[in-house]
Amino acid sequence: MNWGAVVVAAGRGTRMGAADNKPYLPLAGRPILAHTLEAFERCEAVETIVVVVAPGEEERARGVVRGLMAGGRKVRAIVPGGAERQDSVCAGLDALDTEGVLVHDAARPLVTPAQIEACCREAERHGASALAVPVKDTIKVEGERGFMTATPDRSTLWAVQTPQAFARAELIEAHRRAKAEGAAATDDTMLMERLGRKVAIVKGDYRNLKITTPEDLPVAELFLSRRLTEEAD
Ligand SMILES: Nc1ccn([C@@H]2O[C@H](COP(=O)(O)OP(=O)(O)OP(=O)(O)O)[C@@H](O)[C@H]2O)c(=O)n1
Ligand SMILES: C[C@](O)(CO)[C@H](O)COP(=O)(O)O
Repeated sequence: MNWGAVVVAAGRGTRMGAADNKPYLPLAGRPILAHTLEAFERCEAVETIVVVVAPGEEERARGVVRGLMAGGRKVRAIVPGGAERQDSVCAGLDALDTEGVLVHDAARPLVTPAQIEACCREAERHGASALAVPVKDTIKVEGERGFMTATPDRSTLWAVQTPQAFARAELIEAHRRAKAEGAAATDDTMLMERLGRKVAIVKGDYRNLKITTPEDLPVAELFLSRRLTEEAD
């Protein structure tokens, strides 16, 4: 199975509240998007990359790609995204032709080539896969507004991350069905679940955080500086 990646970077970063859009915020001296794309450039299992950006940010993203190792040779297209993440994923799928597709948040720059590879291998074995980490807090369900009314069994709870890996044709069908039925989804495994498909859990790393709110940036800086130190040793 040959693999391509859809890296979604077309959000508006509302919760970050920064002056600049999230993919271009500096992290260890480079844009967040550069770190994310570098991991896919370094993963041998990935043949090609499509970057989905906010409309009007295409040229800016091209500048980031030019600064990558080997000039971003795997990046085959930079396309405009849509209003929702789901729309952006669809825009990326339209630009890919590989059998397998990995969908990854540009806002998760600490993913590693080994984690990406593991998602490919598990999806080849089981049809679909996604990185996830066991939940550490006790999770509550809000019933009456402002009150906790139920507690899911924590041993069954996982915080799903990205990349999420699928057969491209199946993911396209899952998005088509969701669109036809008006189903919203905050990630792509939800769409597979709607079709009754199993998604293999690939145990990930708590450091593969999604940079969402301001306090996530210094945490990511720390993780990255430690990784660079370890690599230098
Ligand atoms: N319409 C959208 C919404 C989100 N994303 C991407 O999906 C990933 C996860 O989304 P999130 O972390 O929520 O980013 P934003 O949508 O930018 O943040 P916010 O929800 O705070 O506006 C990000 O890489 C984001 O760029 C996207 O490509 N298109
Ligand atoms: C896809 C995701 O990162 C899985 O945890 C998450 O659902 C993205 O949510 P967001 O609100 O679009 O950041």
